[in-house]
Amino acid sequence: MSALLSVVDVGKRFRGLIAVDRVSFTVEAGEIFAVIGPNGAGKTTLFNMIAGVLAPNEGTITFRGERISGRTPDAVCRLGVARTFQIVRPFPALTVEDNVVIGALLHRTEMAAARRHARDVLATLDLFDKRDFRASALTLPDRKRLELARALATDPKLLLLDEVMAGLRPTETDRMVEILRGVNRDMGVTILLIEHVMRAVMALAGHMLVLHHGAPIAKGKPEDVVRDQKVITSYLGQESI
Ligand SMILES: Nc1ncnc2c1ncn2[C@@H]1O[C@H](COP(=O)(O)OP(=O)(O)OP(=O)(O)O)[C@@H](O)[C@H]1O
Repeated sequence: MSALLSVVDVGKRFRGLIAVDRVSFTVEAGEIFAVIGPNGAGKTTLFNMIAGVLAPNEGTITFRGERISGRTPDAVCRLGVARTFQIVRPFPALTVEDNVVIGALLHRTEMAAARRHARDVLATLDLFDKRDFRASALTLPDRKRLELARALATDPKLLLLDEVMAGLRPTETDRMVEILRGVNRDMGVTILLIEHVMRAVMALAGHMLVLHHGAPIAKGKPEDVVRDQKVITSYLGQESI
């Protein structure tokens, strides 16, 4: 494996508040990497810097050897980084398929090719039968999968998932874990996820980083990180594993 994403000494301040404080980590090509931590720890701010929504105040972010920190979201997406949002945001009035076609058009100019690709992605995510539904008519688990389908349609090398398990029941969470394993294994997509549902994190992640008040307090394999006293005190004490 080789480094796909490299985050080095990255920091972000909002006026006086240090939201992300000198964070460094590497995501290897092909792995699933999780970022965890309590509310307000800086996880979404970190994602926003990787995705180009926010520019870091310090440090550098490199993707496939190219510096991406400070670039626009569109430029970062074109290089192969796609994301889902904590609050799912498909176009509600469009059909499921048309929502995914929009993603597919990033790297395709022909509508027929984009539609074919969109249908392949929908089939992979078990949404093919609902392709003609309006996005607004979907249940929450289906909307989460649609959000994932839209991101995957852009042919990412790296997928950023922001709390994709939030609001799902345990059986739906297990289904999403299986889907993400398939996306990682069969489509060769590297995954970086922010997640509070520890059962899903433990089932998926090969490595993880724990943030607390913006700073990294632990990094490594999940089975080691969850035994770290700092992590238990600052985060896991409040959560159920
Ligand atoms: N645009 C902004 N302006 C000012 N402060 C912000 C902004 N975005 C985030 N913050 C602050 O930065 C800190 C980190 O927030 P962030 O949303 O990154 O945390 P998080 O770990 O993603 O939390 P959660 O698990 O609740 O989503 C918080 O104190 C938050 O209030």
